[in-house]
Amino acid sequence: LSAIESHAPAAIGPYSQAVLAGRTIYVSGQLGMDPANGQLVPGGVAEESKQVLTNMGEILKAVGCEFTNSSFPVRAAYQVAALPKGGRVEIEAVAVPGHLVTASL
Ligand SMILES: CC(=[NH2+])C(=O)[O-]
Repeated sequence: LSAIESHAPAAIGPYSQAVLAGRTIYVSGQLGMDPANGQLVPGGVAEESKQVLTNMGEILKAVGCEFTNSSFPVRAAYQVAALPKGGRVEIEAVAVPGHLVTASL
């Protein structure tokens, strides 16, 4: 298990930004924080969401992975009472570099 170093904002609590276990990367929940100043980007949920995905992309890039590895990710969506820093959206991910096949049951 190893921690990832990327250009995304550092963790804001006692957790790793991401960890690599074998070929699988576990990405902690990302907020819409600007890595330059650690603040949420202005503009509301749409802008925060774009920043979340930018940050996520930087973490994936650090391990040779990118969004094109899967057409649609698996997903679970939750509504919560509050997020750290007053964020409006937080996204976590599990990724594996390389081609993935969508399971059809
Ligand atoms: C931002 C985040 N992932 C946390 O656990 O606070």
